[in-house]
Amino acid sequence: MEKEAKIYVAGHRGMVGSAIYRKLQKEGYENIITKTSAELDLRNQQAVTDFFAKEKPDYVFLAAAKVGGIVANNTYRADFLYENLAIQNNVIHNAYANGVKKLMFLGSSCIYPKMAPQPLKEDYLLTGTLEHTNEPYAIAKIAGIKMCDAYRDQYGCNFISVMPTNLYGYNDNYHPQNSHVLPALIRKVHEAKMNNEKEVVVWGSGSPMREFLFADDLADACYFLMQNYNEPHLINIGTGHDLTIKDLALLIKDVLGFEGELVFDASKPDGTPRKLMDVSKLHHLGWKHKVELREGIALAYQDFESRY
Ligand SMILES: NC(=O)C1=CN([C@@H]2O[C@H](COP(=O)(O)OP(=O)(O)OC[C@H]3O[C@@H](n4cnc5c(N)ncnc54)[C@H](OP(=O)(O)O)[C@@H]3O)[C@@H](O)[C@H]2O)C=CC1
Ligand SMILES: C[C@H]1O[C@H](OP(=O)(O)OP(=O)(O)OC[C@H]2O[C@@H](n3cnc4c(=O)[nH]c(N)nc43)[C@H](O)[C@@H]2O)[C@@H](O)[C@@H](O)C1=O
Repeated sequence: MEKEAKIYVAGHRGMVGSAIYRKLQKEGYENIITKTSAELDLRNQQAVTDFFAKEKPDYVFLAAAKVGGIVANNTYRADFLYENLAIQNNVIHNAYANGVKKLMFLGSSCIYPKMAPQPLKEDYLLTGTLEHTNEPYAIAKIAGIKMCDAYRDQYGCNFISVMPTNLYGYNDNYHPQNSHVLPALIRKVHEAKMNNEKEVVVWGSGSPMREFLFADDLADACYFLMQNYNEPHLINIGTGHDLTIKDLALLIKDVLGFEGELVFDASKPDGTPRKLMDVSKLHHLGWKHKVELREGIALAYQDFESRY
């Protein structure tokens, strides 16, 4: 990407979009276009068509989406399918129609088959049944990946798809029901500590395994791939390490200094048992994460404390 290029970061107020925005600023890009969802609702086809025709961006990072944790995905099933399909249809098609040089679309590790072999290789996509709780989100994301591939095949567009693992970091969502596990546990442990409570409730059995990547590392990888990766095949972004939800909760307790007990709520879903990324393709290209989990949790907690 040339330093004077016009770059549209869709979803710049979100956790990922804001990290990409910071990374681009740090690299010296000054012509970055942003719009909040109130200014430009990406579900609105005409509005997106008008926006692209007027702004004519050179590059697009598509980090706008309807996003949430396991319960949000399972509760708002229609919204996750409809909104994500609409956003990505409008942005990807208009990127093609207005000659965007390169676009990055974000998938997610949760769209691989539920019982795929571990670690997850890129070519396991569409080889088995999806996890029920996030099937609508996964179907939308798979459509987005296939749309990038189809526009490359038919029209020669350089649209790439990346597959991030579970993320956390600055500007994360700390909603008690709709957030992902890591921010949810930071909030619960913080509140239990402040209120001198004796226990914290962890959803599910605690046995599922998850891999976590700090969002600023993800942004660094996205920038690296935008510069160096021009293939139709998707590429995983992660650390290559995972842990059980129970061990994650113990680590968060330790970082935040809470000495109470963990209680497991079996009425809540476990979801996919494991989704560890095979990151060998990314490592061979020369990129590796920098922020380890303990350090990242401490940074996210500082951000949480400054905002709540
Ligand atoms: N969080 C995670 O663990 C993971 C995330 N991803 C992917 O990363 C991307 C970003 O996720 P994340 O940053 O966590 O999500 P956030 O919820 O933090 O941010 C989403 C952003 O999307 C924007 N947005 C949502 N709906 C619309 C709309 N209708 N019109 C315009 N903008 C809209 C919001 O804009 P506004 O603030 O202006 O309302 C918001 O800034 C998504 O594609 C997600 O699937 C992939 C793997 C894991
Ligand atoms: C990134 C990915 O995120 C989603 O998948 P997920 O990894 O299953 O999501 P999660 O972070 O919400 O939960 C991970 C695990 O943790 C357990 N868990 C314990 N206690 C809490 C808790 O308090 N909150 C939450 N949310 N989960 C908890 C929870 O029961 C589950 O076993 C996809 O829907 C999809 O949207 C997607 O892209």
